[in-house]
Amino acid sequence: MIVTLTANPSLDRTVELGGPLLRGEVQRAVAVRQESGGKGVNVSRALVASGLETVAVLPGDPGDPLLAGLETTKVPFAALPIDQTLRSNVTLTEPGGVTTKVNEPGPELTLDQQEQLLKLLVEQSGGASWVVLAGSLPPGVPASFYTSAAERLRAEFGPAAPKIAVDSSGAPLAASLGGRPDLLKPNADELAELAALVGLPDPGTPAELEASPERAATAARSLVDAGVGAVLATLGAKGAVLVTADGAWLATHAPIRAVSTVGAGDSSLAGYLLADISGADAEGRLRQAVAHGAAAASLPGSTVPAVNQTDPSAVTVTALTKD
Ligand SMILES: O=P(O)(O)OC[C@@]1(O)O[C@H](CO)[C@@H](O)[C@@H]1O
Repeated sequence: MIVTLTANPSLDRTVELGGPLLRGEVQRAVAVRQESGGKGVNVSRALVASGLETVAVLPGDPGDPLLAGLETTKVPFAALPIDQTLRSNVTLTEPGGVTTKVNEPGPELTLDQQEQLLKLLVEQSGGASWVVLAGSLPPGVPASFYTSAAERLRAEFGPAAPKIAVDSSGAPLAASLGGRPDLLKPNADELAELAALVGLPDPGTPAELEASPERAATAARSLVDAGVGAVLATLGAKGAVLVTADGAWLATHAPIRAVSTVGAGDSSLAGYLLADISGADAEGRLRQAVAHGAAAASLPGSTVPAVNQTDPSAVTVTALTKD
């Protein structure tokens, strides 16, 4: 059983344009789709698609369109009523796969609601193998929220506590290091930003990290040395790097036709967890993560793949040596 916490879920609206995005112009959409999203929600959706047991913990009122979407797609959830509508994020997709995303800040959560959300998370997490703490934090929530969640889970369950995965960005991602997560899943942007925020040696720009997986592995290794269990750094079309205390690996996927990269990182994380709970070793976990990410990028909108839509045989995994 894998529990996800999405403190700031979003109804993802994907607007497909027939041509390039023209700033300042009126353009007609070719198609529109709507999916219940947010990073942890996407991980749960991907796990459900592969028949795994999961529950998505999130704020949301009965009848909110996002929760209605989860009911329709049979994604189990536990929602904390907040008396506010959840946010909508908009993605504009152009032919050729370029996507532009606008994310709203989301509804503010009071201190009491934050406390209730943590309680709900702990209630849902008994017997879970992993808890995924994912996405941005809504207004009013301190950057330390994910650290508090990790501490509460460990205090409640002791040695039987679930492993903690964090997939966030900016200050909440940096603060989460204090909770010694078992897994971090940054992309190149998030890894570069994290390095600057916590004072790691400059790993270079996100583009340089994607171009040089060794750079990404070096930054990830510093995080593992600082107490993080493992770092899965996703590098877009360049694949992903996994660093643990035992080694570092790069995985690349045969070229695909990218349709929408939204949710590809979340799918990678789901693939990693799915492989982990089926007992795969580090290379196997990385292989499935990249297979899941590539499959998600070839699907429209925030659509997440099932394991049988992925092709692990198209992934090449190589060990990276320490520099
Ligand atoms: O604003 P955040 O919380 O950082 O990211 C939210 C979001 O962009 O992440 C998912 C894709 O990873 C989408 O479903 C969702 O719209």
